Amino acid sequence: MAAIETIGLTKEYGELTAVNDLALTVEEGEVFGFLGPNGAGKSTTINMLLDFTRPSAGSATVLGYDAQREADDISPRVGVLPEGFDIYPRLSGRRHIEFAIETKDAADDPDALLERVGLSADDAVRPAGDYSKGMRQRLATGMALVGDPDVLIMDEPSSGLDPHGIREMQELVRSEAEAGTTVFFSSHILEHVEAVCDRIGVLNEGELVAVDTIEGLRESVGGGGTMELVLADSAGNFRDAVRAVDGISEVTASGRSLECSVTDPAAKADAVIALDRAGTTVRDMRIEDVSLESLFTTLTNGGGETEDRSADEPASSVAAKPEAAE
Ligand SMILES: Nc1ncnc2c1ncn2[C@@H]1O[C@H](COP(=O)(O)OP(=O)(O)OP(=O)(O)O)[C@@H](O)[C@H]1O
Repeated sequence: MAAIETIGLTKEYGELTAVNDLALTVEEGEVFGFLGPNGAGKSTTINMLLDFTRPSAGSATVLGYDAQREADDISPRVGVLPEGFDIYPRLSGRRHIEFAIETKDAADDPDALLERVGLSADDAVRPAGDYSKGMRQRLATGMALVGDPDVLIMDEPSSGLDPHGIREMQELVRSEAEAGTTVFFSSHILEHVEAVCDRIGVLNEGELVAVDTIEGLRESVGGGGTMELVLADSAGNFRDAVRAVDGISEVTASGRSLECSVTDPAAKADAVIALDRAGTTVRDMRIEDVSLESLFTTLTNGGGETEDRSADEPASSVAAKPEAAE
């Protein structure tokens, strides 16, 4: 059974289609990154999964329950870190956690949860209205963990956190996943998604433009980036040997250095072998994978590339091709 499944899920606000015909499957135990620029429709999707918003068309299930008709069966088994979590300013952090425990009729130890999300005993007794943005985010995370949920839905979980806090958040997500929790993690920040997610889905203007692993997406948008090889000999003599390798598209030589554009990651090793056969030695190499930044831009740029998506296109492939985004 899939932890989350949407079929033709659509939300229209008047003329605006916030989410369009979304077909998404998140497997149990998976950390799934839901990535997209501002306004892509991530929060709207999450709101439909939690029955905070009703779809205009289509349906969704969470843990096999219909998100609209069986929402009451879903909520006890799901932890939610909402975007822009509202605190009760006068209540302490500990009281917030206690409140969440009472609401869920759970048996958690509030202090253990506070410690888990990095709020000290001193912080726990302070009014949450005095908390920094990052501390509020930690508190909201602690509340989401109440009742040991089977599915954790996190809308922009790194919002307001400093780099240390982001790392802790990522560790928390991974350890939840190792304990069997499915994590659905929305973000518009690529690095945060890359660090923790097994797979990502990229949403652009309400449409799913890709679902894959980060590596799979990199390959789909045209390969492996660049590679610089420093040779024992003058590089100009060996340029042709590298250019002949499948998966190397461009080669420039300068002094003892060859700069190669790599379209197939497997070509890197082949290039080194080709140079060895041609009679020189590779003294050093530097590889730069295609950056996540450019990957994201390629997939979301302008959104025009998504117009031709047919409704029944499988969601396991990249719909946006790099040339379409140029
Ligand atoms: N209640 C609403 N009424 C009208 N339009 C809405 C409503 N909620 C969302 N929208 C619109 O739907 C689109 C998708 O918004 P959504 O908040 O889902 O995006 P998002 O991907 O979560 O963005 P962000 O990363 O900025 O949080 C946006 O154009 C937004 O303005």
